[in-house]
Amino acid sequence: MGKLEDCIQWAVKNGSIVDERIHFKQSSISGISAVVEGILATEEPLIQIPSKLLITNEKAQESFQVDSDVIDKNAPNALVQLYVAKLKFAKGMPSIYQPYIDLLPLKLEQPYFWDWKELQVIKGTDLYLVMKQRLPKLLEEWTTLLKKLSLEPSDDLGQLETPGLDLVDYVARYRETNEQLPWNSFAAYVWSAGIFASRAFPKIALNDQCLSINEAFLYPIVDFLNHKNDTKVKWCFQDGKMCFVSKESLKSGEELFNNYGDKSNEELLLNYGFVQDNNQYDDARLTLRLDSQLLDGAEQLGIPLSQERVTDNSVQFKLNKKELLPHNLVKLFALVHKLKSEDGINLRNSLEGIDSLQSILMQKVEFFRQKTRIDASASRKLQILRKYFDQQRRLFQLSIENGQKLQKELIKSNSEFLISFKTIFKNDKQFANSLLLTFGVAKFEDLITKDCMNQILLLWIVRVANKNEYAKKLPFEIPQFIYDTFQEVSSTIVIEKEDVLQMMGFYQAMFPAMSEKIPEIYGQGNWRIRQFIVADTVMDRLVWTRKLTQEPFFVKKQRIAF
Ligand SMILES: C[S@@+](CC[C@H](N)C(=O)[O-])C[C@H]1O[C@@H](n2cnc3c(N)ncnc32)[C@H](O)[C@@H]1O
Repeated sequence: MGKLEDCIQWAVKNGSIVDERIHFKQSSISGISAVVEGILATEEPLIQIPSKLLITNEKAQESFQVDSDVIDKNAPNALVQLYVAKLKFAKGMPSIYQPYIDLLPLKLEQPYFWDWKELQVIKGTDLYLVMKQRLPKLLEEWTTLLKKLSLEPSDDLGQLETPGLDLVDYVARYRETNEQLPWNSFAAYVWSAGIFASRAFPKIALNDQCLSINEAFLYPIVDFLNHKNDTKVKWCFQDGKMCFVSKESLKSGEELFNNYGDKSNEELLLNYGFVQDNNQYDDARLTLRLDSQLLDGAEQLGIPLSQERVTDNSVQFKLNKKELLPHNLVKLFALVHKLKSEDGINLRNSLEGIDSLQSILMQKVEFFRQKTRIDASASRKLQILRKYFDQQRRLFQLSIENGQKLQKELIKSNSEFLISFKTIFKNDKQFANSLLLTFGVAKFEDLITKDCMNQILLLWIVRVANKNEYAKKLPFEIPQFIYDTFQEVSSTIVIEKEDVLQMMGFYQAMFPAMSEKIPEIYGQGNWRIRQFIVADTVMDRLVWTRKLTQEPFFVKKQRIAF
């Protein structure tokens, strides 16, 4: 008889009830799973396990002969994890749980248990960073607990606590060099923590006298069930037994699943070592390092960041299918692009912010695209990892598409506050024709390909400033805000020598030649260099160039609400 059958028999002999229609099987590739003979959705428990077979803190306390004071509320599973490490690795430690403990896999699927070589693939990713951040916490809770229990670790603590030591590497190498892990080694504790991460149940399902919401226990047999998103299940304690109820209707031969919760692929990968295709609970993290003063000031401008702030100068946003582009993220990017002359988040800086956010998201897409190019043919773990990277790429791609949609909507719903230079170019035929001679520009697209957009915008802004000077009224409506902004800048600007020097090259290339060649435009009104320096500032304040099309828009200073 195999170990799996042994274990089921052990459970039944000890008072468990396992519905006869459930069959457990084991394969070397996918581990243990359960299939059914056909079950209709029911409130009747399919599996019932008596208290005595559950591995809890109380059992650990009994074994170590300590009371609950030894358990730190911030590490509520440390004692029971140490106990499970002892059950698995200590020599001569037979226990009632033996058939179950024997079945707990030594080699877990989570990246913490990958070979040192496999780990190299995730170095440099957020995933590795999270792993690296978690291990010191495990080390701390383990060493504290050993001290409280007056137990000696088998590791050299001096080495383990070396500042800067990469604990992920340390544990991987320790496992590779010690075939039999001592139960009091850090690697054994990390294994046990991995067991808890991938198969423990919340203690609150058993009783409400929990030390913390995170306290957990091992629930033999039910923990042989794999996970599927949205499976309807119930865990409850009745008549001295922990009961598993599935509310799914299953056909013969179908797998009986449990539900580990609505988890992102990163959580699934780090805690369980697999990912779900098209996981609707997936998310992607975007960590941004920004000026701390800007972050401090964000709140006053209606961007509360208490959830997202991770350090003084960095924030972290989660993008998921429900919220592909959090409003606060969009607003924060608007703030990054707010000019001194602007007093808050408005249409222009929002549009520009979305553009720069898109650039960052595109880098993310490219990063994950590169990552999916790993050769995963030889390794199941790498295939899972590639799937994870691909789903990350997709989420960022969806975010980009969402940003484009948002930008389009903003342009459409605020059409009265902005005007595209393409429209201006079409309307102001006299001006457009004048460019042929000097710039060789015949159509709007040439402005982009010939890289002369800025110079032409400057000319047009000065034309607007001169609109009342032309003998003939211009035959199209010029948005008043462009003219008004010019007047405002002109009356307040302080012109430095550098500004003149900077503008000189362009100005001398154009004037006085243009005034002579095309006097009907450039020979009326004021075309002196000062006008162009003012126009340059007007351009900074009003013009937003849409990244996707390189098309400039004049945007009125307009507050917007998302
Ligand atoms: C609670 S155990 C389930 C029983 C497990 N198959 C075993 O062999 O013991 C959790 C582990 O099962 C595997 N698992 C669970 N659900 C899975 C799924 N949907 N796809 C792939 N692996 C899964 C993962 O290795 C995970 O760490």
